[in-house]
Amino acid sequence: MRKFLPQFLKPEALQRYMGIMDHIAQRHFADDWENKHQVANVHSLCKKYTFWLACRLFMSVEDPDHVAIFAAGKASATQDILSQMLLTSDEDGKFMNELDIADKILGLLLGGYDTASIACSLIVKFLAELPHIYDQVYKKQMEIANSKAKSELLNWEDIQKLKYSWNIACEVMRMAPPLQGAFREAITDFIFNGFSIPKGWKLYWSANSTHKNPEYFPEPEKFDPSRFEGKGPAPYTYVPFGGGPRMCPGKEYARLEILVFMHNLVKRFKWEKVIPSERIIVDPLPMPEKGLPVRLYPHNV
Ligand code: HEM
Repeated sequence: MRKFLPQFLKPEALQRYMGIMDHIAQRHFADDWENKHQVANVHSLCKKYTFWLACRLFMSVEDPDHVAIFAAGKASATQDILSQMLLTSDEDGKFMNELDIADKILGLLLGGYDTASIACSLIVKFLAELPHIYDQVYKKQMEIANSKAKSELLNWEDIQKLKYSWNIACEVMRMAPPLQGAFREAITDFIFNGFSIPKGWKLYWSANSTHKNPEYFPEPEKFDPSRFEGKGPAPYTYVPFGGGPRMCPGKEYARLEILVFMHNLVKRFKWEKVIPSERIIVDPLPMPEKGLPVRLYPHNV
């Protein structure tokens, strides 16, 4: 998985999917958000959005003819990530076998859609609670929206201009990391903070407590996106996507789908929480207890 995935998910490879992402986001908002006063479950809509994107971008499942195209050997290496896997050989000219490909595609579908949908839901929650931050995001997003013709889709250059929105997403994932941490096995004896850890022990690294360390994040409970300006946090102090050799290979893909979601949401609506004190539960991923119902206020555009 590790050897192959990064080449399918690197920025150069993802650039060509930008327009498709925006197109799907537009259809998602037209189907499930527009012309409504209220959305009963933001969290399940975010899941629907990230799953739709994953199905389209990883496998072109939207296209009813795609199986026939694969079967006839006419897939193009640029149409989706599955096609790239089928048509890309390694340096010795060897292709990936079908089981390997199925395993990787399933890994992508599962790894990709839950975490990113949580990030999207939590962004909706924080922006509802922080109107001054919402106003800044709206201003920046409208600069992009106003620079484009009505039917023009977002492109790679637009996304690079959304630095402020990405800082907001980063601060949301600092306060509430979608993946709280993961297990490791000690491969050698070592001492950590005065504790002796023997080889073979199972360890749990926690994004949540790492992100709340006041030494690196002063006033850790304060929502402060300026932490991500300039060089941003010191290495390994901010780890929503993990770190080191097993770091999430989907980070760039997630950045794009989250920014496309924010763009399409913020340019259409302002919103408020229906349950102001709704809690976030962790089971085992964080999510709004009641699904985050919101009242929508469309912008007059
Ligand atoms: C906001 C969204 C996401 C977050 C917060 C996130 C977080 C993480 C973290 C923390 C890990 C490392 C776990 C560890 O150290 O053991 C991980 C691994 C992984 N992620 Fe993500 N992820 C996100 C989105 C995605 C997306 C969109 C994809 C696919 C396109 C993806 C695919 C994977 C895969 C395949 C692994 C396993 C890598 C390995 O075991 O070597 N993730 N993710």
